[in-house]
Amino acid sequence: MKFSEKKLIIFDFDGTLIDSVPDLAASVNFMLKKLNKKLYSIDEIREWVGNGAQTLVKRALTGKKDFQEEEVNKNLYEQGLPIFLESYEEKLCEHTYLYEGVKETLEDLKQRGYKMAIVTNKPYKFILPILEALGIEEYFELLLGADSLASKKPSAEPLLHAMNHFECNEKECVMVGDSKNDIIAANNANMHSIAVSYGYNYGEDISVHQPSIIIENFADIIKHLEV
Ligand SMILES: O=C(O)COP(=O)(O)O
Ligand SMILES: [Mg+2]
Repeated sequence: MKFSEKKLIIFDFDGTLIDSVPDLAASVNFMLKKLNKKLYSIDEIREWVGNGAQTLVKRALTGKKDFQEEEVNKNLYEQGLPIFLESYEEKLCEHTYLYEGVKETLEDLKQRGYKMAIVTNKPYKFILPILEALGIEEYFELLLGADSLASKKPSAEPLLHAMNHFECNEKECVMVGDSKNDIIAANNANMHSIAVSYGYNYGEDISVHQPSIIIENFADIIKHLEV
């Protein structure tokens, strides 16, 4: 495994760069309250984040991570999704913060000449306002959300799009993420992956999905890239 040839680092967003669950959970519960549905704790909602806003709303309405599509009340979903999205747009960065070492490490990686992109399953329109609020927008030359392309992670499409955008090959790219979607997308794109152990991943240990490397602190990325 050679990480010294990496040129492009593709970052996941939620659970990797930022802990956004406090704001996501507040908006989920705001929606559930409006719909007279049962509310959930932050710890429960954390395990539902990772497949984008639509799936998060469906999980909240069914109270299940692994719901069947026919269990979703279509009427409540159609009412609930815009309530959730509007609420989240207002809250975006009230209680969302960068994980330890993120800003310093991004600055270091920039100085070392790495190209950096974000590929998230969040709706595209939320990415830049959050980056700006947290003061890290300058580090990323490409931002892709769940709705930017035809498919989202675990599809390889957004990763390959980023690779082509920066005119790199698979060996020159690495995906850094917290969830199995990030690892599977990297595998599908034939890229290495670095998993952070502190993120969400549906409450499961990320090692099950066999990323190329697992790190406990964001700053550890550098020591793996420079070997
Ligand atoms: O489901 C989400 O909104 C989170 O997406 P991300 O972990 O791909 O950033
Ligand atoms: Mg994530």
